[in-house]
Amino acid sequence: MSTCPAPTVDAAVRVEHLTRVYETGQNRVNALAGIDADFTRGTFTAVMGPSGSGKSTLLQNAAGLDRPTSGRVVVGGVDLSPLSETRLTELRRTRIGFVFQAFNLIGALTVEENIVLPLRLAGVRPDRAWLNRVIERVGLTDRLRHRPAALSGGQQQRVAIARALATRPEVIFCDEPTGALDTGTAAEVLTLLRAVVDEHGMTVVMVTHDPVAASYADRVLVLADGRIVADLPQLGAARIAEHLASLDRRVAR
Ligand SMILES: Nc1ncnc2c1ncn2[C@@H]1O[C@H](COP(=O)(O)OP(=O)(O)OP(=O)(O)O)[C@@H](O)[C@H]1O
Repeated sequence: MSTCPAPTVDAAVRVEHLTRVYETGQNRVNALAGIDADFTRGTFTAVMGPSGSGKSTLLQNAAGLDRPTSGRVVVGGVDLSPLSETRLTELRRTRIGFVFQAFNLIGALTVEENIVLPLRLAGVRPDRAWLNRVIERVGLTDRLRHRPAALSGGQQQRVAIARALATRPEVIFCDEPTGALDTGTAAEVLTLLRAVVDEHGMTVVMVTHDPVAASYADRVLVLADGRIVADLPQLGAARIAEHLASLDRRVAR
C-alpha cells in the first residue's frame, strides 16, 4: 500500500519518489534517481539541466508516455500507476496537452482539423466557445483552412499550442518548444505560453536548454544526474545562465 500523502489540491501534477532505470545489456542508467515535485495549477515551470540529466525522461513519465521504475505520478488527482494502457491513453488524450520542438502536425489535415484532432481521437464533442477563444488567442482565425506546410514555423507552433489547449487539459508539457524557431518567433511563442497560464489558468511544464526561454516561467527546476539540484523562483535569464554555468563547472570538477 502506498504511504504517499494525498496530492495537494492545487497540484495539477505531482511526481513522488520517481525513479526510471534503463537497462540495455550490461548497462544500467539511473535516468531518474528519485524526483519529488508538485506542479501547481496555473503556473509555468521550466525544467533545465545538462544533457543527459533526465529532463525528457521526467517529462515522459509525468505525461504518462513512459512508466517509472518506481514512484508515482498523479495528474489532476488521478494516480497513473494502476491505469491500464487503454485508460492511460484516454487520460493523455483528454487531460494532457503536448507541444514538441518539431510541431508534430499532420500535413494532410487543415489547421482546424489538427486543432480538434485530440477531441476527435478522444470521442469528445468540441466546446465550440472554448475552441473559438483558443483559436482567436493564438491568432489563427484566418488560417483555419490552410495546411501546416503553408504556415511559418511560428504559426505551426501556434497550431500545436492550440491543439494542446483544445481539450482544456490539466497540464501542457512542452519539450524544447522553441528549439526550431528563430529568436523573434521564439519570443512570440513563449509570450503565448505565458498568456495561456496568466489568462486561462493553464499549467505549463517546459523542458528547455535556453535561459531566455526559461525566463518566461515562474519557476526553474534544474536537474543533474536524475535529481533536482535546484528549485528556483524566476531569476531572469542572466541569473539562470549563471546558475547553469556554475553547475557545469561543478560537474566538470
Ligand atoms: N531509451 C533509453 N534507453 C537507454 N538509456 C536512455 C534512454 N533514454 C534516455 N536514456 C539515458 O537516460 C539518461 C537521461 O536521458 P534524458 O534524455 O532524459 O536526458 P535529457 O536531460 O533530456 O538530455 P538532453 O538534454 O540531451 O535531451 C541519459 O543518460 C540517457 O542516455
